[in-house]
Amino acid sequence: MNADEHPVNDAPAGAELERKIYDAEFVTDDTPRPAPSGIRRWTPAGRRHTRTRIARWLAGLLRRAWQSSPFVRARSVAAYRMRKLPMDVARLAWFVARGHWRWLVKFWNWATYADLRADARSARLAGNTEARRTAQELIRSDAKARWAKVGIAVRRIVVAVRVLGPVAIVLWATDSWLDRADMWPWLADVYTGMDAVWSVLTVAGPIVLWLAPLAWLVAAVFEGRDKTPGAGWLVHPERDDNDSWIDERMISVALAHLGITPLNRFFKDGGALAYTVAARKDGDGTYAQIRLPLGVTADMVAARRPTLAANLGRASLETWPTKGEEDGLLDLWVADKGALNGGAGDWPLLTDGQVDLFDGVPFGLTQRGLVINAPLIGANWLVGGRPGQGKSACLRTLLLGAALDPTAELWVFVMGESPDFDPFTPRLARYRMGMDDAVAEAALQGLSDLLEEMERRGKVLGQQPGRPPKVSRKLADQRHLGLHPLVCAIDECHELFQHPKYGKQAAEMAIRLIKRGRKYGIVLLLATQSPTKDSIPREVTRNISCGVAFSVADQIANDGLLGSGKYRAGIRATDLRMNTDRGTCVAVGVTDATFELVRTFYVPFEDGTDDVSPVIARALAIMQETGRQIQIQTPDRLEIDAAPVDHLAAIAAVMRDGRRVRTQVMLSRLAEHNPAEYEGWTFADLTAALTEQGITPVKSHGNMAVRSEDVTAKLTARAQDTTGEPGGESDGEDTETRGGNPRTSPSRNPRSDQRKHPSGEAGEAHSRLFDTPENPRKHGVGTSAPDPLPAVDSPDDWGSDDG
Ligand SMILES: Nc1ncnc2c1ncn2[C@@H]1O[C@H](COP(=O)(O)OP(=O)(O)OP(=O)(O)O)[C@@H](O)[C@H]1O
Repeated sequence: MNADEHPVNDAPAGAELERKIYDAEFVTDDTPRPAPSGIRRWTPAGRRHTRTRIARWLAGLLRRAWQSSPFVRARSVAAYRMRKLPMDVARLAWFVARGHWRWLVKFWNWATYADLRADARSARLAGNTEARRTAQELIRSDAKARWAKVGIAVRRIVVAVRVLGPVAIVLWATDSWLDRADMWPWLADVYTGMDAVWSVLTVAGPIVLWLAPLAWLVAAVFEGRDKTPGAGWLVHPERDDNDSWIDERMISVALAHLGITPLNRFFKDGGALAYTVAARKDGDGTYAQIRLPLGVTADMVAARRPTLAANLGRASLETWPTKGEEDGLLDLWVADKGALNGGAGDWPLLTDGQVDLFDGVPFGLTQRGLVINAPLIGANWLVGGRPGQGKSACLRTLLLGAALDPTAELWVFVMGESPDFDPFTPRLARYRMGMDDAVAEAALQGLSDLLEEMERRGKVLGQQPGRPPKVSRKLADQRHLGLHPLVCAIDECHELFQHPKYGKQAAEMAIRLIKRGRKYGIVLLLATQSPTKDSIPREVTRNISCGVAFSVADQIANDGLLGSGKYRAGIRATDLRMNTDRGTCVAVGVTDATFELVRTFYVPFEDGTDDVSPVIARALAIMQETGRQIQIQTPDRLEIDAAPVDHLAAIAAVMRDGRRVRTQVMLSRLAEHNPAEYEGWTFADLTAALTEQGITPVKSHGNMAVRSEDVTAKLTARAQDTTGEPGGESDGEDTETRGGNPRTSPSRNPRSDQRKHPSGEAGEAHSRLFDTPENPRKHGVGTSAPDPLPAVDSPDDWGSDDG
């Protein structure tokens, strides 16, 4: 109790007790409760309590802010800078000194024409009188111009002093003799204005005088700075964040230590690289574009990729220096550390969705993390790489996408014992797998049928209104036309192209399909372990539109898959590590970019996991919904003329009525005449072929040449041998139907694959899929049939037997 009035017991003894009122209040430690009336009473204890709570809250807030990452970072930067302060001061002093030195050097160069003198000196050493004279004349004329400029400046100063001097004297005299009040008002205003200017000058002058040395120092520091862009060292104390941090300065430093002489010289002379695109975040990495200095090309940088990667603290695979639009432009993409290790994730169509092949098939993720919709229509693919790196899986993904387009017809030939495509069986119109000759034969038959189909489609397209140049979705949807997408995949295709009996023809047909089939919705997907020039025809690699290289061993394999010159330009699948980078490939032609580093989607079919079959089941359901059916095709046995190319006939054809043809000219004519056979032939090959035919080249005007009479004599002798008659005229039966040699006359011969099938049924039987009564595919096109395709390419593509 806190009583401030007198207690009852204080009354004197015997005094009458009188009533008193006590004023008191109870004080406890409890929080004061609000007054019931709603009027808040602030007691001192309550105030203390509130203050304590606010103080605690503020302390918590400050502690949290202090420990928050921006503050921690700012503190660490500040602490770091404090520690580095002596070093920074020394550094700035060094910059000031170096800046003055550079100014001095610049002034000296300017004053003495050092650059022009150096030019003149080197011209004299090189004995180039013209260049020396030009440099000397330039020095003379420039010196003249320079002195002329000085003269003009001096004259202007003199004129200004002459004009302004008397005016200033008159103004001063007037102001001294006359009171301002007695002046004309305008003159008084002039003086007032001048006074104002003068007061500004008296205030600003000292400030400028103080600031000028500071500005001078800053300018000297700027001039003497390290001439590498960016100021990363100010804000990135340690390179602890180099996992993802790449800036222009780091790139410049990395480039400066590549050991490329002109680049080293450039940096030594204080040069600063020009960044046409400053380093910026691009997907899972950093992209920059750099204009390289004189004497340096992007290829030179690409050739030192491992060093560049090491300088940037990355793996080679994460560092992509490639040629930009010009040789002197370097495109550099550097992946965030470890960003490429993760797979591409689930295939987007794994559980749901349908495909329109004209829009492409989800295939993988680019280095920038974007999904690639791989083009299939209008494209042909060559997929390659070392064993077990993901080729078949990639082919499978493309085919799975195609399977989800109900209009697509799929053929698969696997030239080896591999069950990779077994789950596709119910969705495939043709499927053969195995190592025996029968599979090679079936694949060749497939190619031959595709050529026929291409011919038919050419005809159909030509009959459509407006003669469309290629198959479109709209045309493909019209079932009666039979222009639906037709995708043929050949896994381990090198086995087919190297087949002793069928290889040559298969190569020839594949080349023609690749060159011409794209327009007609016919797509060829080839996969191989061995992309060398012996295993894959050069014309195939040259004309393929989408090249995909998983890890490959060398430059030859790299360029065989991606196109020649790619390795030199820095587009290298050789940097993909065997097994570690399984499923990652370098691809060209799949997007508009020069190349893509793709992490392909993987739909497993191994070790008891089968995600392929459910997709195929879905594909079949979609087909059923849309009323499409698959008819499994069982082609009859192939009757393909596997006869070797008739060199004598080809030689006769390229003589072109000439008396003699130089062997060199003959080689180029032969390559033109039948590129699949003769491109790449050397003089040794030609000599061997001539010798085989019993023809010896003769010397003519210092060059080796083939005589027309020799060739004609050999042809006549051969004809006599064939017919058993002198003069050797044909008995009316086409030589080819006897399995013999093609005609040597300049008339157009049919190609083997355009010849009649032995039975009309064979063609009918194996080409039923998606056929309609209105437009059945015709097989066994007559030898005399005119070229049915619109004349879109050179006729040589069709008739290499042409004379
Ligand atoms: N995109 C991918 N993501 C993850 N793993 C993959 C991927 N592609 C392939 N693999 C793995 O690599 C293994 C080999 O793949 P695949 O059979 O496609 O290789 P390949 O190059 O066709 O081999 P081969 O030349 O022997 O036929 C697969 O079983 C799978 O484990």
